[in-house]
Amino acid sequence: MGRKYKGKRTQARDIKGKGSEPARYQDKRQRASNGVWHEPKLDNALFEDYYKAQNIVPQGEWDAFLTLLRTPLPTSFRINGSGKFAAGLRDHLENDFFSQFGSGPLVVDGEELAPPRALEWYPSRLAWQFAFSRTQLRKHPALAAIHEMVKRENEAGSITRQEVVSMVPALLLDVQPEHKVLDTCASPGSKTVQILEMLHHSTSLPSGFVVANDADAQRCNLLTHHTKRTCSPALVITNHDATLFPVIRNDQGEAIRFDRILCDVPCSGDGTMRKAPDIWRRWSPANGNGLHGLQVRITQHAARLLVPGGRMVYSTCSFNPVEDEAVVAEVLREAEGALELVDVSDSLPALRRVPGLRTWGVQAKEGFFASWDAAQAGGATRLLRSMLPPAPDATPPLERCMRVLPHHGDTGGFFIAVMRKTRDLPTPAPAQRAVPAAEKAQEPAFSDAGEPVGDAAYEEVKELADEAADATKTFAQAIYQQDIPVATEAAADSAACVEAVVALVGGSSAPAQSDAASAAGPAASSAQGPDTPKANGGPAQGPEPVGAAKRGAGGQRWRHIDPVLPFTDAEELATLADFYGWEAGTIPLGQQLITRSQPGVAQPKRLYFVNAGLRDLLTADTGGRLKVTSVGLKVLERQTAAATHDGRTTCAYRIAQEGLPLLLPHLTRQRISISAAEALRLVTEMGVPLPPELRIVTRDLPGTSGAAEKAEDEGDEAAGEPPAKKARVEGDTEGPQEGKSGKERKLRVPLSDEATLAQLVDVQGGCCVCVLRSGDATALGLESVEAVVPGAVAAHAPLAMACWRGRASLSVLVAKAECALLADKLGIAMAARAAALQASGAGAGEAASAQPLQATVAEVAAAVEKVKAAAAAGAGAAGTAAEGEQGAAAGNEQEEAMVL
Ligand SMILES: C[S@@+](CC[C@H](N)C(=O)[O-])C[C@H]1O[C@@H](n2cnc3c(N)ncnc32)[C@H](O)[C@@H]1O
Repeated sequence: MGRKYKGKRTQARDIKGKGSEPARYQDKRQRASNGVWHEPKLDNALFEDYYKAQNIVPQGEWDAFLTLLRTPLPTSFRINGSGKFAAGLRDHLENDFFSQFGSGPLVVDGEELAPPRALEWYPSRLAWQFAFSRTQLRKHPALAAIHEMVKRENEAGSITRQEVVSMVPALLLDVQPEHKVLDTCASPGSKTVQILEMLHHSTSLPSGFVVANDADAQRCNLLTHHTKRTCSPALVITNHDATLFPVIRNDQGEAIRFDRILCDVPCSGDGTMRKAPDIWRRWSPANGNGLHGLQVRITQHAARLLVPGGRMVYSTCSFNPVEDEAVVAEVLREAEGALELVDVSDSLPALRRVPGLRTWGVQAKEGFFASWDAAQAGGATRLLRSMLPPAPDATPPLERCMRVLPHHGDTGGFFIAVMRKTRDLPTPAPAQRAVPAAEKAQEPAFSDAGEPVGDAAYEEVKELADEAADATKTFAQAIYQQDIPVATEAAADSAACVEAVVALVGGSSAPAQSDAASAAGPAASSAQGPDTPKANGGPAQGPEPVGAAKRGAGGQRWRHIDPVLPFTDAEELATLADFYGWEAGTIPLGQQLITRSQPGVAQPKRLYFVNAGLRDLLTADTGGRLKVTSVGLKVLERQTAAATHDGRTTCAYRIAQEGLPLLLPHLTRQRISISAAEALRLVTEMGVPLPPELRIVTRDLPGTSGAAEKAEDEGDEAAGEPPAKKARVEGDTEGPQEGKSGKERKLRVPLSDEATLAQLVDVQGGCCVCVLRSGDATALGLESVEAVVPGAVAAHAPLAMACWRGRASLSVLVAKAECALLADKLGIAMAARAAALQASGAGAGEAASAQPLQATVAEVAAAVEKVKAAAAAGAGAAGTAAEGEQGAAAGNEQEEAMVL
C-alpha cells in the first residue's frame, strides 16, 4: 500500500481524449502547479539504475519488467468465504457473465480482449482477474454488466476487490479458527477481511480472534468500515503504534500472545506503481531508507508478541531490499535463532515468484554501498548497519523469502517472508544495536513479552505526552476562537497528563486509576516481564469496566474513546431472552455482550457481541491498555423511551441488522418467514400496512398514554407533530406512511398472505425479524434459512430483515442503502425466475405454484430502481429509526456515521 496513507495522492481524473500513454492511463492524468493537465510520467532514471544494480529482476527480463510497470493494473477480486455459497457465486459468475467470452474473443474498438481468468494458485478458483479499461467497459454491454456485477457484489460483501499479490500474505499465514491473530498495520483492511474469513472458515463462532491495529486513527475508521460487512464477533480494532502494541496478561499473569501475526508494514510502495503511477515521479531510494528502521521495530516487537511455535508473515509492496530482505535479516539476527525463515516453496506452487536476495546495496548521499565496511569507509554515516547485508557466513537463508514481480503474472510487486518462532526471544541489549544516536534515544528496548525494558515507563510517558500535545493544540485553537469552556477543558486535560507523567517519573501512581492494576502505577505494570506473576489481582468482575478506567473523569483511559464494558444487567437480559426467545444455552449472550458507554449507564444505547476468545482478551485488559476503536458485532440497539412507554413494545432493545446473521438461528420468537414478493415489498417500500384484525390496540393497556395512536386514529396532525413523523423520530417507523396524509395511507394494500398473517398473530409489538421463506429462497437460488452453513460469511446468510411490528404496519429497520442491496439481490433473482418461467412457457399449474414469485421483470426493475434512488438521495441522512438515533459518539459509533 505504500505511503499513500501519508497524504492525499494527486487526484485521478477521468478526462476524454487521446494521449501518448496507454489508453487506460488517461484517467490518471495529473494537474501540474501551473494548472495544466499532463499524462503521468512513467519513468525515473534513479529507479531504473537502483533496481538494475540490485538484481531483483532475473537476467534478460528487465524490459518486460519495465514495460509491465508502465501498464495499468488489471482489476481483480476474491469471492468471499468458502464452501457451497462461494462456489455457487463463482459458478454463477462463470456461467452467467464470463461465459460470454467462451464463443470467441470479445473485440472492442478492434482490440481483442482476454477473458477474465481465475488465478490458478488461489484455492478453488475463488480469485479472478481481468483487464478492461473504463472506456472498454463503457463501450461493450457484456463488460458493463461484469463491471456492475463486481460493484454490486463488492457492496453486498460477497466479493472483495483486492490486488492479486495482496492476497498472498494471508494465505501463507495459515490461520485456523482457534488462532489469536494480530494484524499490526491493518488499514484499509483487505488482508484483515481475508484473515477473518479464514478464522470463520468452519464456524460462525471461532474461538480465536483478530486484533486489527493501525497507528492512524482515521485509518482505523476506514478499517472499521471495510471489515463491517464481515459481521464478525471475533474482531477488535485498535489504534496503537505497532512498535508499542501493549502486552495484555491473563488472570494468571501470563502475557497473552498471538498464534499468527501479520506485519504488512508501511513501505515506499513501488510495487504499486501500476495502480498509482504518480509513484514514478516521487520515487527515490531515500524513501525506503527512511522506513527501514520503523519496519524493523514493528517486526521485532511483533516477534515478541508471538507465541513460541507461532507464525509471522512480513510483507511489503516494495521491491526494495532495504525494506525487504534487510529487515528480515535484522529481525532474525536479533532473535539469535529464536525465529526461523519458513521454506514456503511448496506453498501456492502455481504462484510465480523469485527467491529473496542474499546480497544487495544501499544508496546513500555518498554513493552506493554493498557492505557495512564499504559504507563506513565511504563516509556514509547516516546509514544503519542493519540496512546492509550481513556478512556471508552470517546470512540467514533469505532465499526462502519471495518477491513477486509484475511481469510474471500481470500483477503488482510484492515481497513476503514467513517466519516461525521456535522459542522465546533473548532480551536485547540496547547499547549493542547499530542505530544512530538520535534514533536510539527514541527506541525502547523490549522484553520478550514486549514490555519496555531499558525505560520501563517509556510507553506510558509517550502516550501521555501525545495526549498532552493534543490537548495543548486544542487549547490554542479554542483560545483563538474564544471558546473558553473548551479551552478550560483542554487546559485541564493537559495538566492531568503532565501530572501523570510527573507521577510516573517520580514513581508514584498516576491519578484517577480505578483498579488494582492501575493503582500499582503504569510503570509497575509495564515493568513486569513475561514470567513475572501479575501484581494486580484478576480480571475485572461483574460490571467493572473490561478495559478498566485508568484516568479521565468519564472513566475512559483514552481521549475520545469510550471504555469497553461487559453488559451484565440480569433483568434486562432476562427480558431479552423472553421477548426474542433465545434458545437457552445456544448463544451465551449473558457472558459475551459488551457496551461502549460510560460506567453506570443504565440501558446503554448499543450492545455488541464478542466471541469467547475476544471476551477473554478484553476481560484480561484490566488496565485499559488496549485503545479499542471498534469491537465485536453490534447485535442490539436501544429503543427510544417513547416506544416502550407507549406500550408499543415491552422490550427495550431491537435487533441490529448486522447482528442478524449471528442471532437468527437462536431466535424462537418474534420471527416470521415471508414470501419473496412480501420481502421485495418491504425492502422497496420500507414498510407495509397490516390488515385491521392485526392492529394492536395499545391505548387500553395499563400504564400507556396511547397518545400517538389516538393522534394517528384521529388524523390530528394539526394538534402536533404528524404521528408518522413522530414515530420515525421515536423509533416506531411506520415506514411508508412517513410524511403522507391519512388519505394517502389508506390507499396502500395491507399484507394479505395467509401464512404470514397467521405468524404475525404471535408476534408482539416491537422489533421482529422477517426471513425469506425457505421454499421461495430455494426456488430463487438464494440461501435458505434451513441450509445455513456454519461459518458462511454474512453475505451468504439467508435473506432476512430486522423489522418493526407497529400497531398498524410492519416496517423495516434497515438502512435505505442496505435495503437497496437486498432489493437488488432479491429483485434480480425474481426477475430471472420470471424470465425463466416465461421462456419455458410454464403451464398454468407451474405458474400458479410459483405464484408468490411472479413479478414481471419490469415490475421488479421498477421497484428496485425506486429504492436505489431513495438510498442515493438519502445517503448520509437518517433512513430508518435505527439510523436516526446515531450520535456522534466515539468508538464504534464513529464509523457508523461514516458507513451510513
Ligand atoms: C501497507 S499499509 C497496510 C495495508 C493493509 N495491511 C491491507 O492489507 O489493507 C500500512 C499501514 O500501516 C499503518 N502504519 C504506519 N505506521 C504504523 C505504525 N507505527 N504502527 C502501526 N501501523 C502503522 C499505516 O497507517 C497504514 O495503514
